[in-house]
Amino acid sequence: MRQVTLYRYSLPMDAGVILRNQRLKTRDGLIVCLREGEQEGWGEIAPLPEFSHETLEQAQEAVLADLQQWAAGQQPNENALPSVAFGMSCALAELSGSLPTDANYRKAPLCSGDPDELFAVLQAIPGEKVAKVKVGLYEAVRDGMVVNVLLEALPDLKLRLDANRSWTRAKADGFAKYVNPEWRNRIAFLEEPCKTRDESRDFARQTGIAIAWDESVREPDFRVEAEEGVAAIVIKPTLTGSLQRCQQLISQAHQVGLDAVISSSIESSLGLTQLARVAAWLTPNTVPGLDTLDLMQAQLIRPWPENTLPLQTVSSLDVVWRS
Ligand SMILES: O=C(O)CCC(=O)c1ccccc1C(=O)O
Ligand SMILES: [Mg+2]
Repeated sequence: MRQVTLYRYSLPMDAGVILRNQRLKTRDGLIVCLREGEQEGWGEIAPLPEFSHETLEQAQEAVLADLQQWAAGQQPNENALPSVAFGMSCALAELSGSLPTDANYRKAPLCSGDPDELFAVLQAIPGEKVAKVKVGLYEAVRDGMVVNVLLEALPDLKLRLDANRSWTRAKADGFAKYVNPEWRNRIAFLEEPCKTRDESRDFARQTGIAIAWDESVREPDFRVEAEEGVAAIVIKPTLTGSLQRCQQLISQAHQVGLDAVISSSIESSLGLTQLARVAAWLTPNTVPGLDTLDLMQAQLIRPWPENTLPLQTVSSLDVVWRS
C-alpha cells in the first residue's frame, strides 16, 4: 500500500537576501512524503527564483503527475524539471534506504561584505579553515585587497571565491593584481570569474588562480573535462537534477581529477540536511557549500545540528494533495 502527501511551505527570509535582480522575502517550496509499508521517504522541491528555469507552479503540476503514478504502483521516469527530479529522487532514495544517514555537517562559511565580520567568522572555524567569499559585488580591486589581507592574516586559511560571472577580463585582472602570487595557491578556486568560459579559462592560466565551474555545469554544451587551471565543479542538485544525475557528474569529475562540491540552492533545513548526507556519501573528502540556512528565519521539519532557528513542524504546513 503506497501513500503520498504533498505539502507546500513558505519560510520567511532574513531581510536583505537578494538573488540577482530580486529580493527574496520568502522561500517557497514543496515537500513530498512517500510511505510504503513501514518505510518513509521525504524530499524537497524548491525551484530557486532567478536560477531555476521552472516556476513553483510548474514544479507542482509536474510532481503531482509523478506522485499519482507512484501511488498507482508505477515507477515514474526521471522528471525533466531539475527541482522535481531532485526532490523525488531523495524521497525514493530514503524510502529504499539507499541515501545513507551519515552526514557532513561541516560547511564552508559563506561570507560577503564587511572584512571585520569576515575576520571574526574565519577565526572561529574549527579544524581545516575553508571559507567562501562572494566577490564581484564591489570594486574588483577592493575584492583583491580583502582577499590578500585575509590570506596574509590567517596562514591556515583556504578560500573559495565566487564571482558569479561578474567580471570582464580586465576587471578580473584588476582583482588578481592585488593578490600576492605567494598566496594564490590558497585560493582553492574562484567560481566563474568572467562573463564567458573562454575568458575564465584564460584568466586561470594567466594568473595561476584556479577556477571552478558552477553556472557552466548546467549549460547544455557543458562536458566534465580536465583543463589547465580548473580545480572543481560545483553541483547544486536542486538546479541540476536527480541524485543519479548528480552522482554521474561527481564520478565524471573524480575520474578526471576535479573536485566536486555539493552546494546549496537555499533549500530549507530538510533539503540542506539531505544535501549534507549526499555530500558525506558522494564527496566524503570535500567540504560542501551549504552555509545558507541562516539566510532564513526558520528551519523546517528536520533541524540542522546546533542551529538555533525555530523549527516549523509538518503539522503547520498546507497539504496540497494526499493520496
Ligand atoms: O555554494 C555555496 O557555498 C553556497 C551557495 C551559493 O553560493 C549560491 C546559492 C544559491 C544561488 C547561487 C549561489 C552561488 O553559487 O552564487
Ligand atoms: Mg556560484
